[in-house]
Amino acid sequence: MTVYKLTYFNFPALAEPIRFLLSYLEIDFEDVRFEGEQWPLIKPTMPFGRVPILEIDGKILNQSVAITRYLSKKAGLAGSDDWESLLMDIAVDNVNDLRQAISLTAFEPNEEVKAKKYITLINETIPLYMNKFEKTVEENDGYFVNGKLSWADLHFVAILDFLNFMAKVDILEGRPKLQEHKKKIWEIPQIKSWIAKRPSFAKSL
Ligand SMILES: N[C@@H](CCC(=O)N[C@@H](CS)C(=O)NCC(=O)O)C(=O)O
Repeated sequence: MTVYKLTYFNFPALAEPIRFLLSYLEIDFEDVRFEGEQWPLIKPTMPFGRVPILEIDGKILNQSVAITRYLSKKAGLAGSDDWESLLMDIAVDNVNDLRQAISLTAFEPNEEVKAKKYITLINETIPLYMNKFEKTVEENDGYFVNGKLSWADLHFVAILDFLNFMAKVDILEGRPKLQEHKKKIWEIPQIKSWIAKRPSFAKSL
């Protein structure tokens, strides 16, 4: 039997799309989590000094999006042709661009700069991306691409908690199509059971 071992910090963020895909596939995996204090010791043991990593039968893999895409192919969630796969890749990259903008603000060390960035984030960046996502889901029968479930949907919903946490607002507020979308993804039986058993996430930034 293939052995899967995921290593990441004790929070959702970049590992959660991988956890969603493994759960969707009903693959048992070892969910190795560590606290921030342990990181300096772990970092030098990672291929590029970063996490998440997924080990498959001892083979160490990094890059969360590449791993999620690989798993989505196994799950039949990666697109039925090159064009559809491209649209899914684009959707995932757009979500990741938003994630990057939010995290550059959340982790800005200079408080004055951070306050300025936060205003732009809340008034411009989040509305720009989220309004587009809302429209995309409305135009695609409740999904990100071509009216059918794909890894773009799982990726977005998996990373959403962390986006809200970093942005300190509910980015779905006032966006009913995306709220329905999240509900629908959470109702997928394998995702529902993962959410029921995963460690709770309540920290402050
Ligand atoms: N492109 C990589 C980025 C990995 C990454 O930035 N990981 C962060 C945690 S979210 C990390 O390991 N930070 C600790 C560090 O760089 O020391 C991926 O998607 O896997």
